Amino acid sequence: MSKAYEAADPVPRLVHGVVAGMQRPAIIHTEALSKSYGPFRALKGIDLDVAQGEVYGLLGPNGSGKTTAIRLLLGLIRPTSGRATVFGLDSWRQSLQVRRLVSFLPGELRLFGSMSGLGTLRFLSDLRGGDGLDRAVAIAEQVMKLDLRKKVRAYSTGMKQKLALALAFADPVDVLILDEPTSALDPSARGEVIRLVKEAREIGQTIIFSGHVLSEVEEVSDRVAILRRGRLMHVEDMKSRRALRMVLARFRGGIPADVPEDLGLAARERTGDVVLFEHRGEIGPLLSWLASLPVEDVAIGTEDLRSPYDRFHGPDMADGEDEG
Ligand SMILES: Nc1ncnc2c1ncn2[C@@H]1O[C@H](COP(=O)(O)OP(=O)(O)OP(=O)(O)O)[C@@H](O)[C@H]1O
Repeated sequence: MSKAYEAADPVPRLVHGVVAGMQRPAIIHTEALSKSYGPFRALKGIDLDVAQGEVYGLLGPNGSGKTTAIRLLLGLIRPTSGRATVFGLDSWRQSLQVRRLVSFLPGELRLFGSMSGLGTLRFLSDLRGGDGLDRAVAIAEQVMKLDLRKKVRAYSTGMKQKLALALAFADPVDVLILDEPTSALDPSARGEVIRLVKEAREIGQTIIFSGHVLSEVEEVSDRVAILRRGRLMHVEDMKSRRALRMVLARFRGGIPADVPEDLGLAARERTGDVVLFEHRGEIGPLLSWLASLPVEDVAIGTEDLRSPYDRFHGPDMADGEDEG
């Protein structure tokens, strides 16, 4: 790790704060980060902290500001107000230093059609000091099953994305920013990307994973930011979500008046004799409690990201209520 910049000037690793509950320093930090294009406000005062070693998902529909946020983090565009820092470096004023520390997979790829796959990997890897070339070739050939002798113009859209992914994952940097990394991929290649993200996390890389596919973002992320029309609406802690059980119980002869406090149960919805509970904690005491009651039916499961996502993007969310 970190070979790509060890030889260069030492990079200051300022710590802005500790992400709540994680006790790890935030290495990506934004404060009231905003971007306007003329009168149009593409990003509206985003505050976020991404902890070292965290996979941070960015979720939101088309046009919600994910790519704008990423471009601001990389210093590819200038904030209208607010700021972003990576390892304490200002993303706009110190953008070259920032980009040395970050491997970026753009959502829209522009590659040289006349180069072969191998030539492209060699060329782009050389620009970064050449450290990642062997690994990039290995990922491209062995994981992505690409024929690197072919010219890039003969690659399909998905093959081009695979080539760029091989480079992104091979780069020996601390931060990976992946903008819709699976958008053009078939299901098995998507699975490989998920596996590579998990592997990157295991070796300590910090990853921003922007996407539309809830199940993918859910599977890889430690936390997920939900964007809507340029605003950061909600940050979901996936560890806490994974520890959450949903319990749907139908009681015979009415729902129980009291729920023992130490069970970790909270009623979310009641309809007639049916209660939907949220449950956190040991399953044994919960099952014993249910067994002691006249329960007609019970279903225990988990809840995916769809529910928090729909709070901000579902059919009930009125248009225009968050304008301004
Ligand atoms: N250069 C630009 N000039 C004007 N408007 C822009 C420009 N770039 C982005 N926008 C607008 O900013 C908003 C946010 O765009 P952005 O690309 O960040 O969305 P996104 O969440 O990444 O969408 P997608 O999922 O479609 O990639 C959109 O309404 C877009 O039209």
